[in-house]
Amino acid sequence: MHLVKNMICIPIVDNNIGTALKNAKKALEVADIVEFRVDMLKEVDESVIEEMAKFPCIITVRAYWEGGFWKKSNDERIKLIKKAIECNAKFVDIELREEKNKELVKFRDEIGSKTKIIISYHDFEKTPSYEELIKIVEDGLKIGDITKFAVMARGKEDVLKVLNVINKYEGEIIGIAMGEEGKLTRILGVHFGSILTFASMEGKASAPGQIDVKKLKEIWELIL
Ligand SMILES: O=C1C[C@@](O)(C(=O)O)C[C@@H](O)[C@@H]1O
Repeated sequence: MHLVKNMICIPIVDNNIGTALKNAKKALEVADIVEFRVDMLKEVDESVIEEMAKFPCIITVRAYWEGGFWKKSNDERIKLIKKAIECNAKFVDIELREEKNKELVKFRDEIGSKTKIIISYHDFEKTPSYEELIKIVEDGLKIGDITKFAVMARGKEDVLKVLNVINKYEGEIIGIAMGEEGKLTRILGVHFGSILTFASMEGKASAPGQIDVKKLKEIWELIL
């Protein structure tokens, strides 16, 4: 997949599929890719996934135990992600902690899907040590194509830690320090090697610290 430089991803957080698809079209007027947060939809089935996969997107069905809203069966969740892979969605996101993540990569390889698999890790309380972050990234890259981590920044040291890790894994990472303290990583992360950054649209964010897409572009105009 051709990745544009400084790619912006807007999460689609609507709970109704019609609105989600409408907002995805709108988001793609100002961003490169959208993330469908399927776990936030009231109802979803494989036909919905098929529609989503037609967009340049990440399909995420975030488990509740990783900060998401999916509380139905995990088998159903894995089935939906497999459908996304069958439909050649540009990316799917699966957690490092999900025991079936390797099964999804094997499935992708067996059917010859073009989907890139993001292995993600979240910590909504703190930023792990530099060494722990390196292990998270290394473990993720042993399984999938891209490692993503989103951890809560509690100060400037956390921002430096995250940017240093991003810089070490340029092109195969999405590194985010969440929260007000972590905003600099959402601005500078792509400069140090993240393949994309998440930005909000019309005040709808999927995580703390996301910057409005229009403001982010203005900042990038000035500094990147
Ligand atoms: O993992 C991530 C990153 C994120 O948590 C963020 O901090 O922007 C937003 C989520 O929607 C996405 O799945």
